Amino acid sequence: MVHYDLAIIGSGSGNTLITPEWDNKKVAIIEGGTFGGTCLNVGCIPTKMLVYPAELARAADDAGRLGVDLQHTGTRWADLRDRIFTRIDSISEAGRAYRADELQHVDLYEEEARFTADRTLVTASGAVITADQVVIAAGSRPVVPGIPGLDLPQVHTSDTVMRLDEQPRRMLIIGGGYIAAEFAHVFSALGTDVTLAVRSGQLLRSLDHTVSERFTERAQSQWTVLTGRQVTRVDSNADGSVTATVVATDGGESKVGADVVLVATGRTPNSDRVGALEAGFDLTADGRIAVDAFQRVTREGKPVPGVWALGDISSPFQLKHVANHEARVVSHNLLHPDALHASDHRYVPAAVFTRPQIATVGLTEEQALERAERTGSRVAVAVQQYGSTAYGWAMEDTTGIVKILAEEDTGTILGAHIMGHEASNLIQPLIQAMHFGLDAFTMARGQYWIHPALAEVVENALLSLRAPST
Ligand SMILES: Cc1cc2nc3c(=O)[nH]c(=O)nc-3n(C[C@H](O)[C@H](O)[C@H](O)COP(=O)(O)OP(=O)(O)OC[C@H]3O[C@@H](n4cnc5c(N)ncnc54)[C@H](O)[C@@H]3O)c2cc1C
Ligand SMILES: NC(=O)c1ccc[n+]([C@@H]2O[C@H](COP(=O)([O-])OP(=O)(O)OC[C@H]3O[C@@H](n4cnc5c(N)ncnc54)[C@H](O)[C@@H]3O)[C@@H](O)[C@H]2O)c1
Repeated sequence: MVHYDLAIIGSGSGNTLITPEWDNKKVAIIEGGTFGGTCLNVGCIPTKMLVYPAELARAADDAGRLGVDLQHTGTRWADLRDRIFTRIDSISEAGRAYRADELQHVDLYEEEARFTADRTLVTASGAVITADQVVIAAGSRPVVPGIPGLDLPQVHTSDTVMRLDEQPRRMLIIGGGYIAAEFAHVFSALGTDVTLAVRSGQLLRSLDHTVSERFTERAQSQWTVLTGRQVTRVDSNADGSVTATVVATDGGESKVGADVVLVATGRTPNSDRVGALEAGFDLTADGRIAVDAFQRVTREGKPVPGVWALGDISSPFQLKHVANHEARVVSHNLLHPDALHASDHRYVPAAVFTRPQIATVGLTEEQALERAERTGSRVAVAVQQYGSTAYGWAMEDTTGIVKILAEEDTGTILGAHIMGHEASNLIQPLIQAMHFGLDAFTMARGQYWIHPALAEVVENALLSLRAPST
């Protein structure tokens, strides 16, 4: 048995907890998978390193109507893939080596660990680790539904699809969420024939209805989108391809051929992999480890002394910037038990790097209307087309929108939803306004907006929320 001041399960966001304040203490970091976790190895970073070249390939589609003829003549998949993973794998390996070899006060355990008591862990090989404080940062993993054939080698999740030996000619994607939308864009732009099978009538259903509806239309114009369909089995063919059986809501059955199937049906927290239930920690209805506002793990609603959790294993938001925020909170709280910080989940933004790009923060229109009913207030809604601004004319944009929801009397911004070019950057001033309490009227009129930048579409949306009469 080895005792530590701090033990961390998971080397994704958990790795950032090893700050200089721990230099004279003993720290264990336990990683049962690839060092660096999801975002670095199989998540945000490699996907966005694929999205950027996909955007370049798609530029050929958009340029023609502006009078510039470009052609995407081919994709060198192996070069694309190797550029991304040569870089990522070396970052992961350097991080691993730093923890394993260079830091004298840190021990890296490269195996899984489970709780046997509140601050006691046992690793897969039987090593027993005790610690004054334990942080659970063990993340989440893809869910693969129990559909016959999803264990075939042609079937992938986001964990494996980016490292394919060859770019598939045809890809079937099951699911209509973030991962489906991003990979549909990437593979289609690079030249793969993409089909999505989605159970409901819409893609990205969790987003504001205007964005979800308009995005679904755009998706249908770019990819084959089978809405109201459920994949019921996948069979292997003699030529190495697969055939999926797809059943419509009305019972009609059809077949979809593909070289690769991507399952993008959500991610489940790794609570089971750390033995959270057996340890008696509270779990949420969707299987996350329950934490209080200070990221302390609870048992029957009360904090378990010295046990913390952060990121996908405990957060309702499976987003890296949220995991990073919670890691900063835990980092502070570990060292300042008498002055704890709470996590701030009021205005959590997200972006979907699909085509067109989407960004969102705050309430959807439905949620804002519910809130208005509760509080006796009124909601002002502005929907501004990119095409109504000078930069939108330059781009000849016909689909980009900025939608802003605000309280009618006060201008308090309740939510913002953007679909179009650089949505993830365009939304940042609105996130800032929400966090710092800047109302829509002051935000619109109290500063310069660069002309003729695309940000004018945000300015115009804010202006159309109506100003106070003074
Ligand atoms: C394809 C994809 C794209 C994404 N894109 C974005 C994006 O653009 N923007 C964004 O904000 N978010 C994105 N995300 C989400 C983001 O990657 C996650 O929210 C984030 O990485 C979670 O970090 P974490 O530290 O909680 O967990 P992780 O980074 O997953 O780290 C957990 C680690 O714990 C290890 N582990 C698990 N159980 C054990 C155990 N029992 N013992 C030891 N080790 C264990 C795992 O091997 C893993 O390495 C994406 C996710 C995916 C899958
Ligand atoms: N840009 C980003 O920030 C980004 C990118 C990728 C992933 N992520 C994170 O990772 C999470 C997981 O992504 P995801 O796309 O897998 O999940 P998701 O929750 O966004 O979407 C899951 C989709 O699968 C469908 N589905 C669920 N079960 C199904 C079944 N049995 N059969 C058919 N369809 C089914 C759902 O209806 C939904 O359309 C996201 O929620 C997000 O938090 C973030």
